[in-house]
Amino acid sequence: MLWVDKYRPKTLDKITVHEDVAKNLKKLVTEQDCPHLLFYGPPGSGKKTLIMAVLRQMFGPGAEKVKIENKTWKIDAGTRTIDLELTTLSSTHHVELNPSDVGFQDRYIVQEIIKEMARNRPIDTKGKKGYKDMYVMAVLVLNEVDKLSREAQHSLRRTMEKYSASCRLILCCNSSSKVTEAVRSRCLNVRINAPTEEQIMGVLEFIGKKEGLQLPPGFAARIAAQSNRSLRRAILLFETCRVQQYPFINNQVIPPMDWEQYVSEIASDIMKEQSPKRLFLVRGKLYELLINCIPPEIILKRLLSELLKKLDAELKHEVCHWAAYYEHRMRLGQKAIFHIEAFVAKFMSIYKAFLIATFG
Ligand SMILES: Nc1ncnc2c1ncn2[C@@H]1O[C@H](COP(=O)(O)OP(=O)(O)OP(=O)(O)O)[C@@H](O)[C@H]1O
Repeated sequence: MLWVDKYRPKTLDKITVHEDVAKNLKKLVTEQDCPHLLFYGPPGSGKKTLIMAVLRQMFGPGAEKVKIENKTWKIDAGTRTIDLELTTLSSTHHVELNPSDVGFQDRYIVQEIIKEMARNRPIDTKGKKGYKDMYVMAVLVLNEVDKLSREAQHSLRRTMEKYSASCRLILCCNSSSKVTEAVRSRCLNVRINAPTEEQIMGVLEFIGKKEGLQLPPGFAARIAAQSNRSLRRAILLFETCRVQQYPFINNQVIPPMDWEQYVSEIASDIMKEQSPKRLFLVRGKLYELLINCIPPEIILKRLLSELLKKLDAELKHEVCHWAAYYEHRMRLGQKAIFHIEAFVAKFMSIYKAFLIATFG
């Protein structure tokens, strides 16, 4: 098992990094009617860990016994029937899914699954259906709600209201600004900040101790500094270093992630030559990244930051503008590759025009 999974704290009591949030959540779940929750914060900050701990607090260890299912739904959309397929992760008490995976048909999934859960909601022995008894309540965890289409978010709001007596929603996303105000205002918003480098160092030292490793002075600090304040990234880097060389040495190189190196290469390719031939080569490399499940918006963001490092100050503003433009289009469209490639083509044209104007 990877360390990121092995050392994920399982209960709210064991959570150290977002201790105060965990404490408040525990109070909320045990003492009061838990509202719908919206967790938001940067990648690798610990949202999922907290959500899993909340579920465990609600339902006990049973919440961890999950099965993965590939479910299909037949949805009656007026004049036609739509077949939708999605992978869900479920225990007897909760269902977790990523509705944005079905693209623009995401709203049907949101409606259908909540209806289905409300219909099949468990009833306790006394026939109580109220939320007060947490154990008779079904919980639906929706990931990446910031990627849901507007229609899906509207439908989510309606469904949330209609079925709030029978099911609770836990929503998770990176950016709450991409979630409509109507959805946000119906949830308790829980911001999960990126952990500080000191907190990351604490987690790394804890893992090191558990694994019986000797860490050279400053080693955990160097990993934390390179982690971009992502706990997941820090733990993965730590494990990579362990595999590469142990005992650790003082100046051990902390390797960058493979995909990041690859994006950096793509940026160099773009800077060296701006031509249709080079664009074709870059397209192949972008496909390679997408095939390896690197999210397109992360590729675009990383590519932009690599290009900005190499770019003349004069062009930075314009390039950022176009990156934002294509990122927005990517959210509206279906095929991410078109939009990343369009950004590369735009960049090439801006940069080539700049070179010609400057050097003739
Ligand atoms: N409080 C914590 N204490 C120790 N380790 C933690 C804590 N929270 C998270 N981690 C570690 O960090 C890793 C990443 O956390 P998690 O998956 O919860 O992040 P996330 O915010 O959901 O990320 P993403 O948005 O990318 O899915 C976990 O696998 C776990 O090992």
